[in-house]
Amino acid sequence: MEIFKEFTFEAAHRLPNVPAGHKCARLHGHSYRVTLHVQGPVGADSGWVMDFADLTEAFKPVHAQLDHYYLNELEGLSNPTSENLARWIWQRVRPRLPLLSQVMVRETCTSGCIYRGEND
Ligand SMILES: Nc1nc2c(c(=O)[nH]1)N=C([C@H](O)[C@H](O)COP(=O)(O)OP(=O)(O)OP(=O)(O)O)CN2
Ligand SMILES: [Zn+2]
Repeated sequence: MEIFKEFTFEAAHRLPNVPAGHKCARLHGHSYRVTLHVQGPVGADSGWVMDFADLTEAFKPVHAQLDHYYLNELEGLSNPTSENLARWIWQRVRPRLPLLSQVMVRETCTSGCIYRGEND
């Protein structure tokens, strides 16, 4: 079974590699939403895959690196597209959360990205 937990953070970014004149080359910000999914068996006794609080704990240090920062200045995020951000989050959360199955990043209400690991 798969469970998920959603987090939010505020951050600024610009996209350095977009074509000339693209609006996203300008500095702007988003209320990002990140949803972490984990997949695994439901414990016979616990009745859950894992405690939602364990997802919160796993994301906490990553959230602290992102919230109210200028993403372009973070190591490994010089081009902070949703795609690169989802991969960046996966690489940092997965070691702490081996059952991680999907990272969804939403920049706006209507746009975002889903990453399911190295073969994605
Ligand atoms: N594949 C991607 N395309 C775009 C990304 C991205 O990360 N991956 N990022 C952006 C910008 O960051 C932009 O701020 C968000 O894009 P967009 O959905 O175009 O934002 P709007 O709210 O302005 O969209 P409208 O629905 O047209 O109002 C751009 N593209
Ligand atoms: Zn943007």
